[in-house]
Amino acid sequence: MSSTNINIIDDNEILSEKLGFQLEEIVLQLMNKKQLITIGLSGGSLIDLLASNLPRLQLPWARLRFFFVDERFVPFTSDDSTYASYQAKLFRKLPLTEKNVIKIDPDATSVEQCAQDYENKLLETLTEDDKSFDILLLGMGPDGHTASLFPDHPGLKVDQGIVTSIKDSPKPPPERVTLTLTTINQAKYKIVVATGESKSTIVREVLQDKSTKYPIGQVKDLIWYLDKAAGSKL
Ligand SMILES: O=C(O)[C@H](O)[C@@H](O)[C@H](O)[C@H](O)COP(=O)(O)O
Repeated sequence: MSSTNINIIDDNEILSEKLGFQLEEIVLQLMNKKQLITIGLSGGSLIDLLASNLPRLQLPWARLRFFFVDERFVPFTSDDSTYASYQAKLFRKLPLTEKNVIKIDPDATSVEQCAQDYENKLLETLTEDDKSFDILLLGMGPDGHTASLFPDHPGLKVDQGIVTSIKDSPKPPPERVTLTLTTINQAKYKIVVATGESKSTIVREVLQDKSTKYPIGQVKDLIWYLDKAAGSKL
């Protein structure tokens, strides 16, 4: 991996600013080529990092379609809902309407049905000429998971469809829907943000030793954003 794809930034405010600029740059580039731009979001610490900077950016909001790289199968009233966190912390500060955000149906009868419904909604944003998502913003857990793809979990191997579901996530809540690894790899731009010392060993194993043992190590052509602690073992 070329070192230009690894950004280590000490201050969280600056990290959030740089991440915003990177997003802006990619969106402006894509705007010349296509009408709608799809942006997949992850939960966890990424939410606050995006919330502090995105509202300041001049983006073609009406042309953006935000969706979730993974989502917990819980009601939108739950503190565990990634959509609800984004709604409370970010979306309400942006000039968005219903059609800008593609979300799961939390009232689906099962997590499998929820995944199918979510896949159908996502497929509507893809076209015959363009079958890949544009930008995915990923997180990484201290166990090397990304999206809801966990190490040694069968969900990691699912290769059919663009979305899959799991019922036994090692990180609660247990029921989740997630893009498959293949879908993630097909996206045009993949950005991962990892902060904190607990990520540093796996960051080193993946970036320095080129380990593919962890889900995050199986995502190709990643653009990395690390804070000093996460990058401390490089
Ligand atoms: O549903 C989730 O839990 C998230 O989508 C998850 O995949 C997250 O991105 C990582 O666990 C990193 O989270 P942190 O950045 O908070 O460590």
